[in-house]
Amino acid sequence: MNVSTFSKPARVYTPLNALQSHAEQLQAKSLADLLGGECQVAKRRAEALRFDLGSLHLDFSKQRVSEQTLSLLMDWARSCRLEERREALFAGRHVNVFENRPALHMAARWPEGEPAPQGMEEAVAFCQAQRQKLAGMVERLHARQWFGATGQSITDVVHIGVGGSDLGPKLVSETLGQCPSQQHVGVHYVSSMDGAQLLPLIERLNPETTLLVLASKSFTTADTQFNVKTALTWLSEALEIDVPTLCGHQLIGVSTRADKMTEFGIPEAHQLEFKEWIGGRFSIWSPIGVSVAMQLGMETFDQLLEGAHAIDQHFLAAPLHENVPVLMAVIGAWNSQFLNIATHAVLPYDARMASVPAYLQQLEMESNGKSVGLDQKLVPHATCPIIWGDVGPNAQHAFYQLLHQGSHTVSADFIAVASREHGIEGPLADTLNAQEHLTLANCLAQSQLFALGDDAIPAVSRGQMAQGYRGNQPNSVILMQRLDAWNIGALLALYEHKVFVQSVLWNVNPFDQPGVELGKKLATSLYQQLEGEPVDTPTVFDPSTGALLEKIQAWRQ
Ligand SMILES: O=P(O)(O)OC[C@H]1O[C@H](O)[C@H](O)[C@@H](O)[C@@H]1O
Repeated sequence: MNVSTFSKPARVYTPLNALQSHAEQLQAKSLADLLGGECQVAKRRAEALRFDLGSLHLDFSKQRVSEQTLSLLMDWARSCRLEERREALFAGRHVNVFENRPALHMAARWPEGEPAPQGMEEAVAFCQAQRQKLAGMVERLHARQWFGATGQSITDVVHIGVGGSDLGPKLVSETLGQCPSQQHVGVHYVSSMDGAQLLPLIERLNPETTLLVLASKSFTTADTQFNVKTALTWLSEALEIDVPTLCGHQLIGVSTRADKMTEFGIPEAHQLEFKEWIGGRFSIWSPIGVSVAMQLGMETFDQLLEGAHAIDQHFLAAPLHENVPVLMAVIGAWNSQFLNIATHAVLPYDARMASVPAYLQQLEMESNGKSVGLDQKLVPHATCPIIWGDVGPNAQHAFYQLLHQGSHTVSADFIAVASREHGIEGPLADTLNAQEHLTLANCLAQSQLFALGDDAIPAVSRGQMAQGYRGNQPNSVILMQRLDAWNIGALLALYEHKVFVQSVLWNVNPFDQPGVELGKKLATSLYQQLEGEPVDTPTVFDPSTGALLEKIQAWRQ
């Protein structure tokens, strides 16, 4: 009898143990092995990993997953009671446990006339009433019936907000902004607390015809309050009109705090409200999207919501193994937790989507950048990876070298647009078409090279390479038929639900951001020192910060 058979404790089966052992086995296989050229098994695997959702196509076949991986990942998701937790989310249960409230951003995009899940009805009714109010404001602006304090009709909207109150609307404005619904309305975004984005606008815009939007869920964020104060000071000085009068004509407020908007002097008719159960980074669907609606029209804004709602329905109804946000989530968690890939690049192959990486940075990292679980215990493994990225074709000339031949393993999402409608004909259309083909070809080539490395290079050319391509960088390709409001709404909602599913797998709360708060408190004390004010809470001394403060004070004399 072999004694060691008895002395070695058998490993208990849990989905996590199984995934761990499976990851160890799979490390021996490269992506080239999995993709496997033209053999039937490889073809079937690739086919099983491709999905169509409306006019979005998602290809996960260049991820380091086999059929067995996916089946184990689904076991894991089920063992975390994913379906039950998804139901709780849509039923308005207090899934944001640390802040003791629901997370009902889906209510803001629920269509009129469609029965909402039990528990979400009241939220839907509230959101629809606000959407109607928003539509009325947009109509008034587009009819040139919104007048500034001097009686001139408004031509420009300056949207002032930061984080979730800026990134979403700015992204949609940039991606779809080439066709504003009204030529006479220009929309501009200001977020940075230093006033640097405001100054060029102050030089360029007409104070008589500029409308400010103060977008802030909490209505307390210093960045936004200071920018609004500067903008109102500009208007007041330029027009020689007092600030309270200007607030009555040239300021819209969007917040959860109607009381604070009123206190600030914003008339009720110019207030748009949303509720605490919509997190900042999930708020593009709420009246935070006001500037998008003002730039692109209510019809386009509604299409954005429709695209997102279609994903809600898919997320609710599709079986887990065909559920695209679930697949995005489990594959992402597999990469981060089991394959130890610490960073994830977002690479849009369309310059109009330049803000997508920044949007997803907030969405994913602020949501799941946590290491304390819902059980208040330390999570013993990696959670959200570092999300970063840039416009793919430009990034090819910057950081792709490291991705191809550096020493880090990185996962990536390539996002490309298959066709564009620019309404141009003749030779200009031909050259633009050629540019689009070039961009798509580059996207496919890079995705293939990331995955296969040297194996992507035809055998005849291989010997000529000075250095090999490492390959084995897992990546997904998300193809949009065209860049329109529906597709953008659907894309963002896919990532939102991906984030939720990952939070379930990692057992963290994706709907709070306690880590952000401390930095703000420390900055307040240092600000008081720079302003020469009495300091409420003295900062802890360290020689670096102390010396930097002195240097700044000396240089600002
Ligand atoms: O909309 P506000 O309340 O002004 O908040 C703006 C941003 O502020 C904070 O830094 C939070 O971390 C973000 O989640 C939020 O989106």
